[in-house]
Amino acid sequence: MSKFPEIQGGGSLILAWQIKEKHVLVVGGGEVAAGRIVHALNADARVTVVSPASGLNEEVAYRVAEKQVTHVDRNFEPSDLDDADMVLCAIDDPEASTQVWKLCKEKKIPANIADVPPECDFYFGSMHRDGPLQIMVSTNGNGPKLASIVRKRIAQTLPSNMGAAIQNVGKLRKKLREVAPNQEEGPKRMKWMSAVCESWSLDDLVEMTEEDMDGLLSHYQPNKVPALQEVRKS
Ligand SMILES: C[C@@]1(CC(=O)O)C2=NC(=C\c3[nH]c(c(CCC(=O)O)c3CC(=O)O)Cc3[nH]c(c(CC(=O)O)c3CCC(=O)O)/C=C3\N/C(=C\2)[C@@H](CCC(=O)O)[C@]3(C)CC(=O)O)/[C@H]1CCC(=O)O
Ligand SMILES: NC(=O)c1ccc[n+]([C@@H]2O[C@H](COP(=O)([O-])OP(=O)(O)OC[C@H]3O[C@@H](n4cnc5c(N)ncnc54)[C@H](O)[C@@H]3O)[C@@H](O)[C@H]2O)c1
Repeated sequence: MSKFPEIQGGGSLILAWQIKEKHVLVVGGGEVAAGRIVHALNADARVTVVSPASGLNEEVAYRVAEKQVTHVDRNFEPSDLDDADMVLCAIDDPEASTQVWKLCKEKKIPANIADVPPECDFYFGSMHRDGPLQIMVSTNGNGPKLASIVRKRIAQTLPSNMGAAIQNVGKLRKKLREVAPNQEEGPKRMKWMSAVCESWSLDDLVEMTEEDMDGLLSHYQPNKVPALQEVRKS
């Protein structure tokens, strides 16, 4: 047995794709497209939906009316790909969707053709979201319904304040980089930040005010991690 991690092929490379302000083309305006649009908008993408207006479901029509997405009122045309950084196709026409897939491959645009695994550069997964926290469950094509069951089970075990705690830690890290901006400080900064996360409870992290953060940060130079109560006393 080697001391290094064993390789288990057959998985996916799960990443947190930074699609902010990039252009996502959604082909189709039905129920599946509605879900794809929510995922893309939650990641701050610019979204264009191409589908005849008569085919839009209530949710997609709402996104169009609210101007959350740009709508092109017709069937897909190859020129729709000209400005696309990613394509999400969810239409009830297998021939048209295979054409979308082939064109995307010619143009090297990453694409997901809903429910057609061989025509996907990436799969969607079942998503839990709580503020800055995202957890995606994938069964790698084996059982999407089970992915959703596993995701709900995981979410149940998480404290309700998890997202709020993470948000506060994000603020604290930003302030820390202002207090100790130097590159050489990196290792000390990281060790101190890890120690705060390990020694403070989630409730402490949620409760932490801006004032508490400044108080806590005054202990960074001497490299101490006092408890929240101590920060408030001093
Ligand atoms: C996770 C989720 C995300 C999302 O789509 O947002 C998602 N499918 C969801 C639901 C769902 N999809 C289907 C059912 C019916 C029950 C069942 O089959 O289980 C249900 C359940 C329901 O509707 O509740 C039917 C289905 N799905 C695929 C095929 C084709 C095939 O398997 O060949 C067939 C038709 C099979 C047939 O004809 O029998 C394929 C894919 N579906 C994926 C993702 C990718 C793999 C993800 C993974 O393995 O983890 C992949 C490969 C490609 C992709 O589309 O990206 C979302 C749950 C979100 C949530 O609720 O949280
Ligand atoms: N809804 C589900 O839960 C589910 C489950 C399993 C599989 N699927 C599959 O996912 C795909 C989409 O499902 P849905 O429920 O969203 O379908 P839907 O029938 O609700 O919507 C289809 C959409 O595609 C649009 N469309 C059709 N041809 C088009 C074209 N050439 N260009 C642009 N738009 C076009 C229509 O206007 C409509 O908005 C289908 O292949 C379906 O079989 C869906």
